[in-house]
Amino acid sequence: MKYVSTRGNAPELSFEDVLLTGLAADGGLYVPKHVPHFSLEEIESWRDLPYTELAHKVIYPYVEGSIEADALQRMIDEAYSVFGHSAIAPLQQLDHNEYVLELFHGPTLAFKDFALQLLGRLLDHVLERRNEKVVIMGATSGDTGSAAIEGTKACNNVDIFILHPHGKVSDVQRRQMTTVQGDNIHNIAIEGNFDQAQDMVKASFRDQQFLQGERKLVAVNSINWARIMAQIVYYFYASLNLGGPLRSMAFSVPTGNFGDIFAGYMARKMGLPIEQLVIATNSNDVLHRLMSSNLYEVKPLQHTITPSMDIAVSSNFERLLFDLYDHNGEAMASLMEQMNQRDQAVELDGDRLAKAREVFDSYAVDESLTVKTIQSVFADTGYLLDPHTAVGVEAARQTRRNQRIPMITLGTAHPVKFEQAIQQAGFPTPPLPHHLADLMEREERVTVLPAELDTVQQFIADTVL
Ligand SMILES: Cc1ncc(COP(=O)(O)O)c(C=O)c1O
Ligand SMILES: N[C@@H](CCOP(=O)(O)O)C(=O)O
Repeated sequence: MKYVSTRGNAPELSFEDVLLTGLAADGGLYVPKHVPHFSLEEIESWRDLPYTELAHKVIYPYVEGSIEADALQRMIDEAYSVFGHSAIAPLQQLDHNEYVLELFHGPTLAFKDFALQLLGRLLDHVLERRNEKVVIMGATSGDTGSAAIEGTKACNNVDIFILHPHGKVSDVQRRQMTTVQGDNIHNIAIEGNFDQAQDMVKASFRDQQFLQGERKLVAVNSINWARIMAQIVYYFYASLNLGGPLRSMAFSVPTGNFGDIFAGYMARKMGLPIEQLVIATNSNDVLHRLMSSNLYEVKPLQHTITPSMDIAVSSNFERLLFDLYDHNGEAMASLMEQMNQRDQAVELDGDRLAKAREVFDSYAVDESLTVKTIQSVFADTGYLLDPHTAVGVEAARQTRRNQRIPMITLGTAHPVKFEQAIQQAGFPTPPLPHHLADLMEREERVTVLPAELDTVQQFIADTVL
């Protein structure tokens, strides 16, 4: 498999090189040159496969030429052996044809574990083979950080730096990052918001001179294609468990950086019948406003009870646009230049937006509706939603096109991570699972820094070199 940049002006890379890259040299994101496509018969033949074997079927075409088939299966088996539910991604029924796909049974209790447990192993495999050391740099609004640390902490060949917005992640989220001990793990609390942290990460990928040529930067955010690739699998898994591919499905996805829902779009392109994809946002609703009124206008970031979705600029939307603009890198480079200005509203070509609307709907759920959804779902079913998942469930209910096909909301995190929202809804926070039982007593290690690129880069360079 070869990968190309969404902006059309960077070298084609193999999977191995894409894994070890962040942004493409032209500032774009890497996407597969050809999307593997499966017939309904072939997908149907996977119906009874356990999650790990299904994952191999879906992922192997993306890594072919870089990772051997048996090594991939071994890494997949190891990655999902640390999950706390033997189905890996179980479905919970809320109502007739309405489900939550529980993606929070991994070690850090959020969907990020699906990709980052595998990504850590892939990195280790490739870096050992090449005898190279790298520096991981990532930005988190709460969940990517801990999953990345958990997934890579055992890799001998990485130093990992995670930037989170100081005071704007939940206590459990922060502690899941800052209490992991290891000389190669570095947490930086930025005096700013997630977008500033993400901008610093992207700027560092564009110009890596601050590392003085000693080491390369590697991304753990969903700008790294390997993240998206691993997240495609659970769309197939959920569908196959509910009668797909012989019937179509709808998915509602709590959305921030647009990585998770883009994985659903990829599953559809690979042949999985998906009739509707719902972009569920909190009040940081730039994508909902774009989908409903064709105006892309970035507004100041709001801090909400769904902190992981407190994102104003959704990186992976570029990957969708690349597809909507017929893989025209030149058109994309100019469109992205306009969109990245951030102080002006941008309109998309009407036909391209209409194409997106064939499959995507969107809805923005504010804090009070999020709390009400947690309460009403609990009253009806006894099931406690995390606030991000509640945003997904509510958006699904508001936008549903067809009651006869299953609507599956991605359950992106466990409620125990979000004490504030759960308490606002009037519930006691559930107990932490056994492996995190003493989380609140563990020693924390974190460095608070101003949101200044030079200061952050200097800190990283001084720590690594
Ligand atoms: C719990 C939770 N829900 C939803 C999201 C949004 O996912 P994405 O950024 O892939 O759109 C995130 C963060 O990414 C998250 O941590
Ligand atoms: N919501 C994320 C933000 C980063 O998104 P990513 O999927 O690009 O890593 C988080 O919780 O950190």
